[in-house]
Amino acid sequence: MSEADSRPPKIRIRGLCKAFGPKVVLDRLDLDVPAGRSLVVIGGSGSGKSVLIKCILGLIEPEAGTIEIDGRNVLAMRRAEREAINEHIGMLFQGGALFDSLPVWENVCFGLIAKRRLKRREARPRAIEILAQVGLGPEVADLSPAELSGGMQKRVALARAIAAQPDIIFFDEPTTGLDPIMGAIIDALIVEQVQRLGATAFSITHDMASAQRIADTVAMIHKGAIIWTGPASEMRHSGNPYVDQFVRGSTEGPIRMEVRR
Ligand SMILES: Nc1ncnc2c1ncn2[C@@H]1O[C@H](COP(=O)(O)OP(=O)(O)OP(=O)(O)O)[C@@H](O)[C@H]1O
Repeated sequence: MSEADSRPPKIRIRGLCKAFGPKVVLDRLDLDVPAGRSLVVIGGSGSGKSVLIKCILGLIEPEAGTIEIDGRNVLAMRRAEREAINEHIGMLFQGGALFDSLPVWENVCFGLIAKRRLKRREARPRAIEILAQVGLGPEVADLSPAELSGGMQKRVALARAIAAQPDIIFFDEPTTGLDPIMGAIIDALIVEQVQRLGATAFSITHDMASAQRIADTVAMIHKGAIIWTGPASEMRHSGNPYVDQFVRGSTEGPIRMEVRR
């Protein structure tokens, strides 16, 4: 058993419920995110992956359940306590979510300037150091994100996600919109940076090749609950008909039958 396996989970979710009107999105969801490991949640469109991340980040309030981070239920915390926890969390949003009105260096250090009061004159050289960690040179620092390719924008978004040296990082479909080679490059960078920081990674993706590359553990969400969890190496032969169908991208199987009804 490795050291990581003997540690309590970094994030422990129990009985999480969220509905929008009559639509139940999370249905008594239980999930452990092992400390210092990389968990990838897979699942179909509309299965509740983004809502789950938003609940953990405190952007959506669930109706029931607990979310413990380092053993403390964040749902019961006051706003200031919750914000203090979020300062140790990095996030790579789907599509990058960079501000085109700010140069790249300011995007990278946005959180450090706003929350950690890093001075602007110190932020620019700091941003250049962080950009180097994701393979971007100093010439990129003063460009607008709009001037960069999709792959470079992802690198900048990754630089921003790691800038505050977070101990948990969320990746929301990190390879969406990238060609397969650039997707593999971004995945390798994610793995490298998560390991360098010793962080816990929580990702959601539709991209099975990406899941295989970045995950230690894979969890499948279906109809608002986790229906399978296992090592990434077992994802392609889980023996679970839902996982098998999803991984193969097959139109035949239990998921289709439910859609048909
Ligand atoms: N703010 C909201 N108000 C109403 N319904 C919402 C809201 N946010 C999400 N939903 C609904 O919750 C369900 C789950 O959405 P979610 O975005 O979590 O899916 P997902 O698994 O991330 O899908 P995808 O892979 O397509 O991004 C969807 O039916 C969606 O329409």
